[in-house]
Amino acid sequence: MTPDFMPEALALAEQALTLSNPNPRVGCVLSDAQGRVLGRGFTQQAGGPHAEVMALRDAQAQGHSVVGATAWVTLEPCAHQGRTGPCCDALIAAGVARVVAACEDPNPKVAGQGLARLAAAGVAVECGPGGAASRALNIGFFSRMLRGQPWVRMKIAASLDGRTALDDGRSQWITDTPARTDGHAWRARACAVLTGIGTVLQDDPQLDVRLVPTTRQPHLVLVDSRLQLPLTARLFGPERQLLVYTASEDAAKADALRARGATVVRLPGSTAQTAAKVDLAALLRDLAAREVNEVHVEAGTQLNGSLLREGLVDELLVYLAPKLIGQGMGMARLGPLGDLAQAQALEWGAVERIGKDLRILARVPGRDRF
Ligand SMILES: NC(=O)C1=CN([C@@H]2O[C@H](COP(=O)(O)OP(=O)(O)OC[C@H]3O[C@@H](n4cnc5c(N)ncnc54)[C@H](OP(=O)(O)O)[C@@H]3O)[C@@H](O)[C@H]2O)C=CC1
Ligand SMILES: Nc1c(N[C@@H]2O[C@H](COP(=O)(O)O)[C@@H](O)[C@H]2O)[nH]c(=O)[nH]c1=O
Repeated sequence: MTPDFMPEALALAEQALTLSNPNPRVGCVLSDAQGRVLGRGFTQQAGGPHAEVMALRDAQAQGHSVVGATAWVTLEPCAHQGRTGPCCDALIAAGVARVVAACEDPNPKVAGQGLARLAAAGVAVECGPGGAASRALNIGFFSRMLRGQPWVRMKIAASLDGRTALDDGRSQWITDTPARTDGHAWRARACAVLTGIGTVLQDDPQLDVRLVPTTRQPHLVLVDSRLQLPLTARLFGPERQLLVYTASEDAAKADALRARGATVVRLPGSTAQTAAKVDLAALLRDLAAREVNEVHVEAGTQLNGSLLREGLVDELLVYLAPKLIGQGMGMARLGPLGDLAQAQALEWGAVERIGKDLRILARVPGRDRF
């Protein structure tokens, strides 16, 4: 029996974690009938080759023929001409005899087409092994394709008693260097980092990826209803796109921000009561239209509260420092609840010690079942 190379294909897909955005993270292994690996690949940066093409090139570079080979791919090979040519045509042309895909492409416009084209060309096709792991690795891509909105992960750094800043706004630093470095790794995998004007005015943060290596910087998204962003803010940078969402009609300020390289999008709420604030649900839909898969929120208590109250957060990434601050800002302004039964229920994910601090993942139940 041929060995199962899907675990290795999934490990390759993980190597595309911070590279392939907004394309899905995909890995591919080509094996022969004796169970030898002929080639390996994973998706490169957008516009670059997909995993299958990388694996075919790897096999060719090693002088291996792939006629009669099996391709283990963590997502259905594409049949469409996107930024690159169709991968299933490349596999067919190379003489691959069998394709094992972990799951179908979730893009409703193309789902199933790659597998159908392979089968029509006489390639044996299987779909399913490793599907759950592939979907988990690409949760943002699946969310964008199936819900029309990104996967929203809210990062919070807090003391054990849930404080995120002193009453006067000072918050640097609550968690230690290893936890902050880990936070940069989570920024790196996201397509966009989202923050609020309150945090920018208080911290003048950079919100980039600089404590871990990365090949690209996520976009930076600012919620700034009244266009208060100072033109001197450290958020402006040559290497990344800055998107400012506002409810303001101040054209002169918007032009000044555009002259500094920002994209300014006016998205006020649609009722008289909400017109002065950015419509956060519309903002997320707009980010999905801009091919944002995963959003990493790093905001203060007000914007965190609004996003949670509106049901727009899928996952929390909380770093807890072993200290007590007592008086100070909380994680999210939510209350007051009329009843405990109204509390936002969560499901625990992984808990890990990062240096002196704890990292806790928690999800809103049902959100990952698209
Ligand atoms: N420990 C941690 O993990 C973190 C701590 N912080 C700390 O948090 C503090 C800042 O908190 P905060 O002032 O709450 O800042 P936020 O980052 O939450 O920004 C709040 C501002 O966002 C704007 N906003 C626009 N639209 C909306 C909307 N629909 N809902 C809610 N807000 C909206 C509001 O201003 P407007 O309407 O005028 O545009 C509001 O004042 C700082 O002290 C900072 O250090 C910040 C990030 C992480
Ligand atoms: N205070 C606090 C955090 N705060 C977050 O980090 C932002 C600063 O990011 P940067 O300018 O890129 O270094 C700050 O504005 C806030 O969003 N993060 C943490 O991991 N631990 C902490 O204790």
